[in-house]
Order: sequence, then C-alpha cells, then structure tokens
Amino acid sequence: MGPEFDRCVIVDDDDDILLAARLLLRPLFREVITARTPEDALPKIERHTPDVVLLDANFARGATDASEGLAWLDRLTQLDPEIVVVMITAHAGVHVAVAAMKRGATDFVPKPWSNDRLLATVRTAAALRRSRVAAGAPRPAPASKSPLLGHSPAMARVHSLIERAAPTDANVLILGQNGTGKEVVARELHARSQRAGQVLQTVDLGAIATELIDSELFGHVKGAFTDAKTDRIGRIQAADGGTLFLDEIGNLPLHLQPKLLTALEQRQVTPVGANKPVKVNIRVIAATNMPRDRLMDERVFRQDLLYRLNTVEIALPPLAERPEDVIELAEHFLALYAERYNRPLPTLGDAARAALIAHDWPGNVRALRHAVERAVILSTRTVLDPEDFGLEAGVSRPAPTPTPQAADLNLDRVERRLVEEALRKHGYNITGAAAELGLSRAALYRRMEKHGL
Ligand SMILES: Nc1ncnc2c1ncn2[C@@H]1O[C@H](COP(=O)(O)OP(=O)(O)OP(=O)(O)O)[C@@H](O)[C@H]1O
Repeated sequence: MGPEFDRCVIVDDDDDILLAARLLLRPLFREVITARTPEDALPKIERHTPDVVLLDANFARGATDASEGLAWLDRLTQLDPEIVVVMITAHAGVHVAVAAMKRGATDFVPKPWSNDRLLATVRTAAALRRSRVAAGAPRPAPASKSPLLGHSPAMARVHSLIERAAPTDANVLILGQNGTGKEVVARELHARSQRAGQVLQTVDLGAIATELIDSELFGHVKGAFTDAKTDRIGRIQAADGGTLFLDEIGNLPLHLQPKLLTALEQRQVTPVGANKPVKVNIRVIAATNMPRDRLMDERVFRQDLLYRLNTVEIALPPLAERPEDVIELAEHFLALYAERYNRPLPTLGDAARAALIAHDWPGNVRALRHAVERAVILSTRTVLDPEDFGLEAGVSRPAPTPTPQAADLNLDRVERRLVEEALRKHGYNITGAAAELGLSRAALYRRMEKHGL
C-alpha cells in the first residue's frame, strides 16, 4: 500500500529535526517537504496546499515564548482558513498551547516528541482534513438533515411536546446542556409549523460580540453610530413571517432584555437610531444551556422576559440520562458517515455497545457523533471496538485526571485537564468555558472532540 496522504510541510530551523521528521512521516505522505524558515515554507505551502503543516513554535535563537511561530500561524490561517497546522514546541507551556489553539492550530507535539505520538497526531489531522475536503462539506452536517432520533421515555415526551406545540404560534423555550439537540428540536418545530414555508432565522447570541447584539437583533439606520455606514435590517425583522430562533438566549445582556421583551409584546422593532418602529410577525423559539435555577435568577435573566419566552418549555435531558438512545444514535451516525466517507458500513461489537452505553458523554450527542465520525474515518475494522471510539472496554468514565503536578507537563494531558476543568466550572456552558480558555466556541468544540469530552 502506498502512502495514505499527499503532502506534508515541516518547518523547523534544526536540520536534525527536519531529517528525523521526514524519515518518520515519509511512509504516510507521498511527499514530505521541509523548510528551515517560515519564509522559505510560505511559497511551498501556497503552491502545494499540504494536508498538514508541522510548524516549529520558536525560530529566533533562544526564543522561548513562541511569538514568532504564533505570528506565522496567523499568516498561514489567513492564507488558508482550512489549513491544518500542528505546532511543534520544545518549550511547551500551557500559555503557548492556549495561545496557539486560540489562533487556529489543530494540535501540538512537544519536542522531543515520541514517534508514536507524532505519527498518530499527524495522521489524525491529515485524515480529518482530507475527509472533510473530499466530502466537500464542512462539519457538522446541517442539522436539518438529522431527524430527531431517540425512543427513550424522555425523548418520547419531547416528540409529543413538539407535535403539540409546533402547529401553534406559541413561543417555545428549549433547555438542555450543550450538544443535547436543542437546535435539532428548533428546526423540527419550525418544519412542522404553519410557518414551515417561511424563513427560519437563527441568531446565536453566544457567537456575537456583546456590543454588536443590539444592532444585530434590531438593526440600525445609517449614521446611528460611527460604523453604521448604511441602513441594516436586524435579524428580528429578517424573520418576519417566519420563525426566529434565538440560540444561547442566556447570553442576551441584561440591558437588552427589556428591549426584546417590548419588541415581542408589541410585535414591532425600532432599529438603533430610528424613530419609527417597524411591525413584525414572528414566532420565537429560544434555547439555552443555562441550568434552570440560574435562568430563574432575576439578576441573570429578567423573569418577565422568561415568561414571554417559555409558553411551552422543552427540556432535553443529558445523553447519559437516556442510555436507551445511545445505540440508535450511534448506528444512525455510523450509516451517515460510512456513506459520506464512502466506507463499508461497520457494525458495533458487543464491547463497543457496552462501552458506548456506559460512557457518560459530557458533550452529549455532539460528542457521540464526533466519536462515531472519527471511528468511521480511522478504523479499518468491520466490527468496531471500544478503542475505535476512544473508549476503554468496561470503563464507564474516563479515568479521573490527576491533580496538576509540577512533573506532569505533558501538553496533551494538561490541555485535556484545562478543558475539562473549564467545562465543569461553567456547568458545561460552552460559551463560558471558551471565554475562560481564551478560545472560540468552534476551537473549544474541536478540543472536546479531540479528547472525547
Ligand atoms: N436526538 C437527536 N437525533 C439526531 N441527532 C441529534 C440529536 N440530538 C443531537 N443531535 C446531533 O448532535 C449534534 C448537536 O446537536 P445540536 O446542535 O442540536 O445541540 P445543541 O443542544 O443545540 O448544542 P449547543 O447548545 O452546543 O449549540 C448535531 O450534529 C445534531 O444533529
């Protein structure tokens, strides 16, 4: 069998490192291109669109803060936003890890590396990139294509609520941890409503900078503030006639909550800087991963707005509380990804089934979906084992991570521990945990996927 992948570019100022990496990676790639400086590497990267770039973090003699490597990382991601960069660093500190993640690195290899780990890291990075490119589809697949699966008693209640609430114009509030399927429920509600032929306008309030939320939701008129060069219709108005899906509603700043309440009560919006309101006809679906008790705290969320939004409330339990759904979901995703990646459909072995059911899935259905995708891409077995999903046979939870010790500087473990700690601290609120780690939500999801969280 020939090499699995096309091209890899390695950038390091140390000839020994370049030689070692070239020898190690040659069986994986048709061509391994080396460069001693990023300046040399740039035209090669532009010309060859490599599957993976291995980039040293430190170039200047004696430099240890990785600033040069990070600056080059920025240039590379600007050049190709899809680029897969694995950082190599001899001075692996957590701050370097976090800074590089924030700026789009896919992974890290501390130097001196272990050959197995370098190979595994590079192979995973290359496989994921190639599969995505071949599929021509960014992940995750559009949720609209995913029907709402699950026959557990909890999901049966959810289906029944959707059936009853969808055709009415009642506002619906969907509660549930990250990855439990809130967006799928919102789409299902819209699809089964009388507004199905109209627009479903989604606003992810967790993804918009706080200072922009006002004009994003309500719109603005030209000259309302310095950057308002033209009139801009807000998302509420853009949803006119259809459904407005306010995702991560818990992130709506307190000072804007009365404004949204007024808009919903009066069925009209006043764009920033305008003096006349505009009529709108919308049905509102909102979702949040905020635990109910926080949402009931007047200091966090205005209760009058909450009552306006939760005419019907649909709570999605964490996946761990509905183990009956795990195999149905896993088999659905297996079929989906086997087809997408053009692989023979593997089956779940008994041990894999047991491990999938026993796992506590803190990242819920999203994490299960990613674990299945990875298994489809990377496994060559026809009957899948727990290891194909990054799980251990007969272990229901990931081994508890040891308390930080000065001796444990393994970047991978440190990263996993930081991500876990941040998630726990923020009650699995992705926006909060991402902010604390200094990552975008997308980058945090990638870390969660990588560590099977
Ligand atoms: N019951 C389900 N049936 C089929 N697919 C599901 C189900 N629940 C979740 N998924 C899939 O899991 C992934 C996460 O779901 P979704 O985006 O709806 O979660 P969410 O609760 O909105 O997450 P977040 O709060 O993090 O945005 C999606 O790919 C979705 O298709």
